[in-house]
Formats: sequence, structure tokens, C-alpha cells
Amino acid sequence: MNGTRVLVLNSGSSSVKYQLIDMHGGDRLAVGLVERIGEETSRLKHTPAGGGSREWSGPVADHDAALKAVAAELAGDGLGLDSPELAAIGHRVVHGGRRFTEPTVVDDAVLAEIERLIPVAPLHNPANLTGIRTAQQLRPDLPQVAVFDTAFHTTMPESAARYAIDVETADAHRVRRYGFHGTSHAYVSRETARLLGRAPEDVNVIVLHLGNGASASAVRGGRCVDTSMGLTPLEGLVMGTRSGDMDPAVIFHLMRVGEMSADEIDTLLNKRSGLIGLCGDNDMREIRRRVDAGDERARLAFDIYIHRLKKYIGAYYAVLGRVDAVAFTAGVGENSAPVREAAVAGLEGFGLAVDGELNAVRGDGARLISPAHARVAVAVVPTDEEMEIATQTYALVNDSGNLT
Ligand SMILES: Nc1ncnc2c1ncn2[C@@H]1O[C@H](COP(=O)(O)OP(=O)(O)O)[C@@H](O)[C@H]1O
Ligand SMILES: CC(=O)OP(=O)(O)O
Ligand SMILES: [Mg+2]
Repeated sequence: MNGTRVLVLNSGSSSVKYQLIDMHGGDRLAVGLVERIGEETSRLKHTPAGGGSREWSGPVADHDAALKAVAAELAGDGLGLDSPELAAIGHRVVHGGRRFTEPTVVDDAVLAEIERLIPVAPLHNPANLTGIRTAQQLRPDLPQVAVFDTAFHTTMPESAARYAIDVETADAHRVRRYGFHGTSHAYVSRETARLLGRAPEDVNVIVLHLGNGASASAVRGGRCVDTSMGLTPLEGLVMGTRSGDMDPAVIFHLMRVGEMSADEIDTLLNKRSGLIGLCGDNDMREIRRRVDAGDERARLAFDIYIHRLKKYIGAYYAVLGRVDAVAFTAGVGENSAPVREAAVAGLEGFGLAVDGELNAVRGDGARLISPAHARVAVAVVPTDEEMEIATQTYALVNDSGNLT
């Protein structure tokens, strides 16, 4: 293998985030995003290393078309997928079940397993599969590497991973907590230790990944011991469009009394719940704007979101026993000072507090927002799933020698 570049594809249900990274030095040669895939008003934004973003809007039918549009943009900068500099393509794959605990070079058996897991990641795995298949068509000679959201969570003890339901039934259908956003939880917990100037093995961290999808994890000495998402990315925190935790009997009630089908309830809980279900908006910026303008529905949605977040901070404090840091990350966690302030408010008894001035500062890097000499550090730690996927992809293709 001679190339030193890795293309990373992070395919979501309706978007693809991508980065082309030179692993010698870590330069990002291009970054971009295709969003609203499947709608008339899809949008592509492509930014080459020198700056000068290009944007266009128009229909992009599916992830196959999206990836071909990305390839065309890259080619326009002389960074086409035909480049001999390209060493591998790294793909975020959301559900890897229990089988994939490490980044994995994709072959037919790996594709078949990702496909088999579609019922437990219906919004994500189909997009991930299309991304891999299209990338294979464009560069059949290159290793395609899958990096799984579930991998970091495979260290969870059975006491955290098992649901309290009949063991035979659970095992027959592989029902258990898998957890997601693992690449982010792994990276952010490590970066938090670095921010504290300590080894990851010595540090216990609660990571709050608050994006459109949101999850919390308890990380003891660099290993995940619990996380809030479960069999699917629906459990846990209140999210942009997903309900998170609720009594499972809500589902039977909606079936029997509300006469809704399983598919209708699936759509309700995944796409029409969470913040958007509560107040009609899923973007925290818009919700805060409405709260500040006195909107009661937005206020209630915000309060429900924060109440759930606090419960998980408390729960993971108890799971870990000793907490060195709470780290906020992803779109909301990195950018919303009001969410961080409200999540920690009243937790002084746990040694947790936010310094108002530090919290208000906007910055790019990892930073502390707790008062000096606080017992527990509170930090904003930007996640970088793409760099982490690129690093793991490159390490794998180099270690495995002559995969190309
Ligand atoms: N400046 C901001 N203030 C508050 N929230 C923000 C800001 N920027 C982005 N967000 C929130 O971040 C979310 C997207 O987060 P992101 O981590 O990119 O999610 P995903 O990867 O799931 O698409 C948006 O829906 C919005 O709620
Ligand atoms: C697993 C998951 O919820 O991912 P995302 O936040 O990208 O939707
Ligand atoms: Mg995300």
C-alpha cells in the first residue's frame, strides 16, 4: 500500500458527512456534507483545504447519488477517487451487533452481517450499506473499512448490557443493550483525559454526546461500563426526533387503544417524538430562541430534555462511584451554553458546577468550563468521529500489510 490518504464517509439516515484526510500530518484535504437526501431540496457543501466552499441545492435521490456527487466534487479539486494516493475508504457503520468489536475490512460476509442488522438500525444501516457498495463500485481495488458505533460498548458488563426479560427469548432474538456513537464516546473520553493531563486508564468520565441523536456513557479507565442507547438508537436521552426512554407498555397501549400498527409507532417514536414531537422544532438553536421569547411549548420541551439528561448524569455517577469529569460533545453539547448550564444546575452536591463566564466562551478546542478547584471537571470536548475513523482505518490497512 502506497497511498497515505483516507476518505471517510459518515452516512446518516438522510445525510452524508465526508472528509478526505492525509494521514501523514493529518491534513484535511476536503470536508463536506450532503443533507436532506431523498428530498427535492438536498444540499451539498464542499470545502477544500484552501477554503472557498462550494454549495449547491437540488434533488439527490439516495445515498448512491450522494456519494457520486461527492466523488464529482472531489474530482473537481484534483482529489478524485481514482487517485493512487488513496489508501482506503473508512465507513461509519452504526450497528455491528456483538460480532464486530474492532474496525473491519469489508468483504461479502461483513456486508451480509450489516444487512442482517437492518431491523435494529433501520434509519442507519441501510445508508451505511449503500455508502459501502457505491464506494466499492467506484474503487473496487481499495480496502473498504467499517468502523462500528457499537464497538466501544462491547466492554459493558452483562449487568448493564442485559435487559431484565426472559433470558432464552432475549438470546434467541439477540435482544440486549448494544449502545451507539461509540467512536465519539471513545474519542471524547480519551481527549478528556488528555485535557486533564492524566492517563485514560486513571480517569472516570461521563460523556454526553448531544447531537440530533443523543447518548450518554459511563467510561471507567477508558472502558465503557454503561451507555444510554440500547438494542437500537431509540433508548435513553430525549433526542431531536426520538423519544428516548419511556414505559414499553406505551407501545401496547397505542396498538390496542390507539389502533396504530408497529410501523406507525416505530415512525412516531423515531421521527415524530423527542424535541420535534414536543414543540415542533428539533434544532436547539431555534428552541432556545423560542424559550427566550417566552414560548411555553418550547420551554416544556427544553425542561423535559434537561430533566432526562440530569437523570443520566446522576445514574452514571452512581455507576462509576467516582467521577473525574463530565464531558459535553456533538452539535448541542459543543454549542449550547444554556443546555450545559441547565444540565449541571443543582448538582453542586455531586461536586458539579459550571462557571458562567467560561461556559459562555465560544471556542474550537477542548476546554474546561467548571470553576477552578472544582471536585469534578466539567468540559466541552469537540468530537471528531471522522478523524477517529480515518485513524482506525489507516492503522488497520497498514497493519494488515498488503490489502490493496
Ligand atoms: N450553535 C448551536 N447552538 C445550539 N445547538 C446547536 C448549535 N449548532 C448545532 N446545534 C444542534 O446540533 C444538532 C446537530 O448536531 P450533530 O452532532 O451535527 O448531529 P448529527 O450528527 O446527529 O446530525 C442540531 O440539530 C442542533 O440542535
Ligand atoms: C446512532 C445515532 O443515533 O446516530 P446519529 O446521531 O448520527 O443519528
Ligand atoms: Mg452525529
